[in-house]
Amino acid sequence: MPPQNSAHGPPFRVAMAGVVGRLIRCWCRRAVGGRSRSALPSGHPALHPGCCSLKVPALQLHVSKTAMGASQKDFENAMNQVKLLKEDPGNEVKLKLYALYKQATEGPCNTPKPGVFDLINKAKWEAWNALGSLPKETARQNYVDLVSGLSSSSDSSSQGKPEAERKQAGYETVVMTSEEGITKIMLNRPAKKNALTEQMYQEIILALEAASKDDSAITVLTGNGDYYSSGNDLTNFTNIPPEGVEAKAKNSAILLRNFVGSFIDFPKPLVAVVNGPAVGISVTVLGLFDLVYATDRATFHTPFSHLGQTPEGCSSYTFPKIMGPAKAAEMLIFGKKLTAGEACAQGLVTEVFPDSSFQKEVWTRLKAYSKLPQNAMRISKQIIRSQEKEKLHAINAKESSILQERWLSSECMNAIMNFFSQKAKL
Ligand SMILES: CCCCC/C=C/C(=O)SCCNC(=O)CCNC(=O)[C@H](O)C(C)(C)COP(=O)(O)OP(=O)(O)OC[C@H]1O[C@@H](n2cnc3c(N)ncnc32)[C@H](O)[C@@H]1OP(=O)(O)O
Repeated sequence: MPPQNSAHGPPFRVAMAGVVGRLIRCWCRRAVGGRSRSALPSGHPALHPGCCSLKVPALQLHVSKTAMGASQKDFENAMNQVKLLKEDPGNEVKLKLYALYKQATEGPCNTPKPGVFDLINKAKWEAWNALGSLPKETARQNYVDLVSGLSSSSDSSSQGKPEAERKQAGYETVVMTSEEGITKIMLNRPAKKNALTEQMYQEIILALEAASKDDSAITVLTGNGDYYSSGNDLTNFTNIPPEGVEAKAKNSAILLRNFVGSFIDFPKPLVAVVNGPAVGISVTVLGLFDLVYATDRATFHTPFSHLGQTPEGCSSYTFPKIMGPAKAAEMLIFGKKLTAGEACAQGLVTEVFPDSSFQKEVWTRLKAYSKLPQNAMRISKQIIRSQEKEKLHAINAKESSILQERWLSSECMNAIMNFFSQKAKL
């Protein structure tokens, strides 16, 4: 997961300017015993981007106008996002971030003012102290807003760069790129048919979180290689922690719920570019996408009963709604594999394209859509989704909890052992 691994975060490329910058660099080095920033363990105090600030009028405006309400999770995500910034935000912004972070976590500044020659700590103290009695919750929200502003300006400043440079660093199992108003999240384990490991679920959650805040109009999920995705990586079930299988099942259910939740909550148009066969959870979440474009080579398969498992991804609700109860049962209970044409006829797929022209036709279409007014698209999606968002979350919770039990069943354990012992194919 990128935020846990600062070695994968992009280096801040812009050199700190001026005397204050040089002093801060010295402080950072001193504070961490001369180690480079990327070599630091995550959570090390000196990793926190709090350094120096005077005033950042535009950003401050943005900060003060926003309503309160950032959760602890938003705050933690924002801290992670700071590590992924492509460009050094500059000392002033870093000081502001430092002050907001301290205020949000410790409350008003109550430490003695550093001495007049202790320039760096004095600057930091002044920035924190200037926040007065700002409530912790407001500071947390302002921190989140400030980071969000930085992320989008950093994204838009990279628009003129070639694609290789616009790749978001820090991901290992997905490739995230932004171009012409489209953020693409590509599953990138082609040798394993893009089977979803635990790390991959986490990276997709983070990538969706980042995409929801960037300045792209549309977000696309696709696969690298001949498969879209073969669903849950069955080795996920073989890695049992010392606490035992029950703990494993519980953690997996939490991961599943968070993963599906990030599709339910995704605020922008979300498009699946299904470049090949899709299995299991990669099929079920398609019911939460706004467009599903498929190559005619794709198939759609949810062999849950074969695996001793039950539906997830809200498919117990979305599939009957999309294709009617009879067709949904054929897929979800009996594991019938659909061709792309069948999936399209049943409403799960928006449109099927010949494999030979799939990429060209789909991306031409999406580039045209990405030029539509962004806010209108986003609001339209939200109107549609808001009608059943709570219901989807409740269904997600229920499906995850039922699966937690199923994973402990002999039916499920036997099916997984069978896959590994005989390499039984679906
Ligand atoms: C924590 C949240 C849980 C959420 C619950 C989700 C449930 C689901 O998604 S259920 C669906 C699970 N998926 C499967 O059961 C698929 C299992 N895989 C297969 O049946 C086949 O691999 C195939 C039909 C997808 C592809 O067959 P083939 O074209 O013959 O290719 P290989 O089998 O040789 O695959 C290459 C390589 O990749 C490994 N692999 C593929 N899929 C998975 C997978 N889902 N889990 C683990 N490993 C997978 C396969 O074992 C091969 O590995 P090597 O032998 O080491 O090359």
